[in-house]
Amino acid sequence: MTQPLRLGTRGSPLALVQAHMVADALARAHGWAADAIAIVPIRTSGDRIQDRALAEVGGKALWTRELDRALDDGAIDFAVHSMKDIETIRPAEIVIAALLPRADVRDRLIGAERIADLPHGARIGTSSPRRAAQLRRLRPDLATTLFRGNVATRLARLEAGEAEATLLAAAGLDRLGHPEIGHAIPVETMLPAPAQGAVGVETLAARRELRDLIGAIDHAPTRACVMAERALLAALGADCRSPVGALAVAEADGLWLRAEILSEDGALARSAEARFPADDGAAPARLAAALLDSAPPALAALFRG
Ligand SMILES: NCc1[nH]cc(CCC(=O)O)c1CC(=O)O
Repeated sequence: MTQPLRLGTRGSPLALVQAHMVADALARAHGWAADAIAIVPIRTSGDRIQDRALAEVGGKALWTRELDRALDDGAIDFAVHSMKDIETIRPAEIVIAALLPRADVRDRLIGAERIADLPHGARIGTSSPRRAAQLRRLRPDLATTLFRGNVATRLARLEAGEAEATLLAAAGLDRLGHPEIGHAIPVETMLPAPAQGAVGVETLAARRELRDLIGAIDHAPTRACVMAERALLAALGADCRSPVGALAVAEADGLWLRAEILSEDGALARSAEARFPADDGAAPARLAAALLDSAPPALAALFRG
């Protein structure tokens, strides 16, 4: 190996940890020395815009545009992403060529042990429409206040008293070396975001040799689950800013997919689940259709729009 392989990533502390996890797995799989891979941090639009909810900014591809361009230009060979942050429909020339084994999929509550323990009217810092809707569904008295920025920023804002509690993904806290922070919420109480806890590696579809190299670290059960959750999201016409929870679990004889859609204020919600063979690629779309068909019309309209 003469030129190191270039691994593009966002520059946040979590993104860098995840890029190092990919680099380590790749080096181990192929028996390479650590200097066979170079990590290339790239600033994205999502990193620049800090003062507004991303849903308001409206533009898609906020976390991916600059990394996509670097792939297209050949400035990097691979791009590492938190799978829950990338758009449901990716550019045709880009493939998700590997997924690391998924981490803890749950959200953790920081500031109280359980949602039921939060004081009446407590302010919850979050920028996630899903978390806000799920919280208000359980506790309509709660207020949500916009929290953005990386994990450390959000914890600092909580510490500064800008909210009584916040919610963060267990996967991010664990990877940043904070397994002790917060209290995991059971998925039965709060269904996670589609693809939460999964790290993916993209490359150009046309680069066969790169796809084969990275394919060596692909974790098949994680791929099956994450792709089912993303297919459901696509069939709902939703994206990573929609109030949608989805979780697939690999079982002995197939996948178990649970899904939930909500109105922004949590007043309307519907959930559904299905078990199907892992190779039934149409099953997630069928579950999405069943979910919309059984939802109150006012809720379904938010998605069918
Ligand atoms: N939206 C930001 C984001 N993207 C991925 C993670 C955590 C890691 C993961 O879910 O894989 C986080 C932070 C959070 O939601 O707490």
